[in-house]
Amino acid sequence: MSTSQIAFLKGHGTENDFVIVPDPDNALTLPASVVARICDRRAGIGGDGLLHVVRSAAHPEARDMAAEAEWFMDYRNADGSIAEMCGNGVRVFAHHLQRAGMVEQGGLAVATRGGVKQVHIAKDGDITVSMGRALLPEESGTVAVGERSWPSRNVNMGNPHAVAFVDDLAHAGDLLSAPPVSPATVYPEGVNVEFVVDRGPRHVAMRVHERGSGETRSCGTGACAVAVAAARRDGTDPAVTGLPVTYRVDLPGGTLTITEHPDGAVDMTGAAVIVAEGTIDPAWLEAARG
Ligand SMILES: N[C@@H](CCC[C@H](N)C(=O)O)C(=O)O
Repeated sequence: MSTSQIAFLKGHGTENDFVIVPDPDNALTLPASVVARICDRRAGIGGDGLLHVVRSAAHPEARDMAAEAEWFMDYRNADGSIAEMCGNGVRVFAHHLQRAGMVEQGGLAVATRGGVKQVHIAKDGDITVSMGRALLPEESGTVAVGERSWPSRNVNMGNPHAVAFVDDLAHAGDLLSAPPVSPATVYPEGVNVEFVVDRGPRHVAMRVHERGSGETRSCGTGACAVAVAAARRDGTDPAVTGLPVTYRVDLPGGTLTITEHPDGAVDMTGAAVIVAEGTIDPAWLEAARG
């Protein structure tokens, strides 16, 4: 495909921001170096990640999901690395498709590397994603920042998370680099790290350092991991009580509502916003390709 007409959009979900690149036929080559350049906040468009919007049938990693979900979210972190899932991204992805008239009103299924996710778009614009079940491997760990360290809970929402309950979110420091999690062998592919404080009954606040992106203002899978960990800590695990439990999770960029059901299914609800649309300058893109 010629690089002369590459459209993009910019959007965010609770201020976790993304460059959206519609490419239905999977005609674009987007190596990690080019994605990192596009996500660069000074030299590029800027974003915590990139949502490559491809028809499932056109992508080798999604072809076997094409019967269930027409569209595949080929998600990339800001450094160009590939991740299995992005909770905020999938809401923005669905909002873009609906806004562009590519899908019916109301709902759709989206293929991701973490499986097919059902998305429901309410009339008020809020979007609920059925995120699937969390996996809670037995291994726990320790998260450290400077002299302080905390026990962490290993929660997998399709992608890996280490959740640490702390007394004060400021103790996470500036989060300019990834906080070490030990033993590192628990997370051979790296990990997203959440720091959590209590705000009230079934109400928490968190900060996150994302694998491949640094500190972000929100993380949807991270908020789900936090709610699941909080439910085990609080004795509200729905598999034990037989009752669904809902946590309000405040993040620097907004609030997400997370409900876990007795069968383990986790629903995430929040907003999605498209901010701008444009075209990538072809000369700039050629230079970025090196
Ligand atoms: N911000 C996302 C998570 C994106 C992927 C993550 N950085 C990883 O590498 O697993 C979300 O909203 O879930």
